[in-house]
Amino acid sequence: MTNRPTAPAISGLYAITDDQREGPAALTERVAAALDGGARVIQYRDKSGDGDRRRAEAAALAELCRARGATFIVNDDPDLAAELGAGLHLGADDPDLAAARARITGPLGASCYNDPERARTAVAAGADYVAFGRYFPSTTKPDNPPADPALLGRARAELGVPAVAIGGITPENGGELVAAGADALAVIHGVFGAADIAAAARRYAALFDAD
Ligand SMILES: Cc1ncc(COP(=O)(O)OP(=O)(O)O)c(N)n1
Ligand SMILES: Cc1ncsc1CCOP(=O)(O)O
Ligand SMILES: [Mg+2]
Repeated sequence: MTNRPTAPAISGLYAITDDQREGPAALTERVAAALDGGARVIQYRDKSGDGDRRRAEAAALAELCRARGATFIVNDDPDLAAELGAGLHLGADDPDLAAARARITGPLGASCYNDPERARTAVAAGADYVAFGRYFPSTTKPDNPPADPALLGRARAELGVPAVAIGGITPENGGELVAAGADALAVIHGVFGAADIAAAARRYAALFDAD
């Protein structure tokens, strides 16, 4: 057993921060705009390796998400997630999921690419949600192989956890993934690369209104 509370739902627009080097204040402002537009989950994804910056930015976002009732998730870094009482997202090249589970009080997510067996193993190890993708060509991460939309509905039906779709998702193509069973759409460029972040987020959030 773990000491975690019931994990908040992973659903709707799941916005992931990009790597613009703007510092905590501007990043927080951009994430606030995504929340204004209806994002329900925020992931802090930063590959800089700058520990001070990462801690400052993530702490500011954790506080913002707490105040706004949104779920906050840290990418890759169990230490930072544990320190902040946040959720954590791990992929194939990241620290061990089962070991992280024992330390993380927020929701724990696993990248499963196009691999249903990986999803089964992740849930058995304690994952609260599974992510599949990429679904469409992604400029943020161009080399990932494509995933089958049928995996999304199967995750919920067979594993009983929310399924997150990721990769090149736009307001135009996201609806078909929601129809295929995605509980959440994870988006970087389509939200944080937009001139009007709140308006972009609103268009993704609307894909769940008709659901
Ligand atoms: C929600 C979500 N899904 C997938 C990923 C990708 O994780 P990973 O394969 O570990 O790659 P990086 O994002 O760490 O480059 C994710 N971050 N979030
Ligand atoms: C992190 C990640 N994992 C698979 S695709 C991807 C990038 C998603 O970014 P975008 O929404 O800009 O395609
Ligand atoms: Mg990772």
